[in-house]
Amino acid sequence: MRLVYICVLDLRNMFSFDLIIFIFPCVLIRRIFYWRHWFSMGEAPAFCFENLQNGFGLKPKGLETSADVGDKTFVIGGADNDSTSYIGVKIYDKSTGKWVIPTVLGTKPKACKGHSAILLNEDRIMIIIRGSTPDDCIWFLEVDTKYVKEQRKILGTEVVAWSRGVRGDAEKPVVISGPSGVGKGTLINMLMKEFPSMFGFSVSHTTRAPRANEKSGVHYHFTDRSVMEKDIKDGKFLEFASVHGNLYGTSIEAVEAVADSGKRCILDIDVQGARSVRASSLDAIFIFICPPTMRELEERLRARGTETEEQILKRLRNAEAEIEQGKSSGIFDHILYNDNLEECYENLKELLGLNGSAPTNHKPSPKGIDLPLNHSVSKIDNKILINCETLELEKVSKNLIALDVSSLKGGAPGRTRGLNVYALDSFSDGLNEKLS
Ligand SMILES: Nc1nc2c(ncn2[C@@H]2O[C@H](COP(=O)(O)OP(=O)(O)O)[C@@H](O)[C@H]2O)c(=O)[nH]1
Ligand SMILES: Nc1ncnc2c1ncn2[C@@H]1O[C@H](COP(=O)(O)OP(=O)(O)O)[C@@H](O)[C@H]1O
Repeated sequence: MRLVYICVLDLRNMFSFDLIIFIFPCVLIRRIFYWRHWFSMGEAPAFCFENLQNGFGLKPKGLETSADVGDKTFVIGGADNDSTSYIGVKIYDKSTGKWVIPTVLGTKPKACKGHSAILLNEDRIMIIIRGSTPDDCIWFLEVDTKYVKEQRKILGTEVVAWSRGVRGDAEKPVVISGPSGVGKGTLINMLMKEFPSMFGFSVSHTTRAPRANEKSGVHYHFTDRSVMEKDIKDGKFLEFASVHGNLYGTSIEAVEAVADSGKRCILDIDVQGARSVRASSLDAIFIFICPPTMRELEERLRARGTETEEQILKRLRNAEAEIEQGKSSGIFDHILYNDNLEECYENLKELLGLNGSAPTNHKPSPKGIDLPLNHSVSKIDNKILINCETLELEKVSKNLIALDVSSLKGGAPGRTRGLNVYALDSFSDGLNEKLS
């Protein structure tokens, strides 16, 4: 941090003794300031930033940007503690005078050639990354959103959370829960087969062993418990739960990759997972599938022939509690009984607005934003203006891109959606819109 001495004294009229009296405390204060950093962070403060609360600027590598929210200054840039490959975040708490390294949730943006930062609504900082690909240039660092506040309470540490900015909107994901053997997988397969371009399956991670017909990466990502636990700690999961003695979880990427491809995401998760998703920033439809009777459920589980006797008994024991919670917890928007399979499937389609015929116009996958290396950023109300300069055939061409951030949706630890992008002629033309 650069300590700026604002000296309003007229030095020409000062006696040399006065000068010493003034300079000595300044030097002392400056030294104490640095020593305090060394003590609180265990290292010399090897960074430098400017307060960009109201201004913007591209930072060369090694420099950082900052934004003040209440008593905290969020310093963004350089490398984080454990790796040099991602943009790091540090917090200076003005009330205690201490530096804090927060728990960082969500997928982090890769280290870059520089970035601009702008504070939005006192709860998130928008980062525009220089020299990045069109899909990867807008990021959001949530510093005081509902999600961050909740995580701060759960983890008992300072928390920030990243999400990647995405143009346009995504269709609401569909969360399907129900006891083992009720027919969730069967119904989902029917949906995916009839509407292959419309739905995509969120491939969960699990520590359970694969069944004979299951492929890793298709049915599940089969993984070791230690690896999965580390990934959970690193904030890579939207939700996770221990089910029938194994760990299951939905990674953020599993859901977002489906949405990025322009498809509607289907999640097959248990009731605990559904509860976590309900509490997250993911706006989804929640459907619980019930068996007609416990006896029928048992018969289906046995007929499937994928579990041992011991596992079947465990699943049946858990089913009673799951059905009770599914019906009474208030998590689910709809409850479907899977007695006759065809009837249940028709009811499911009706809930999803697919009454019989296959709609052909699914949403195209969102486009990125092509930003040249050289650009400057400013903000007017809910519009972020990016002034771009490109050199073509020795001629400098300038154009202006506006990002409308008035209707952002979703957010960390997934994607921040609802970014609207416009290309504009110039400031003086009254922001003439060329394309959207
Ligand atoms: N919370 C959570 N539950 C999951 C996830 N993936 C699967 N499950 C649930 O884990 C339970 C067991 O799944 P599985 O082992 O495939 O057995 P099956 O339901 O009998 O086919 C089911 O209730 C699934 O819905 C996940 O990512 N998160
Ligand atoms: N309505 C139904 N009537 C009879 N059998 C069914 C019905 N729905 C599913 N099944 C069968 O029950 C078994 C369990 O279904 P599955 O989709 O694997 O359940 P889940 O994914 O909920 O564990 C499968 O063998 C499936 O063919």
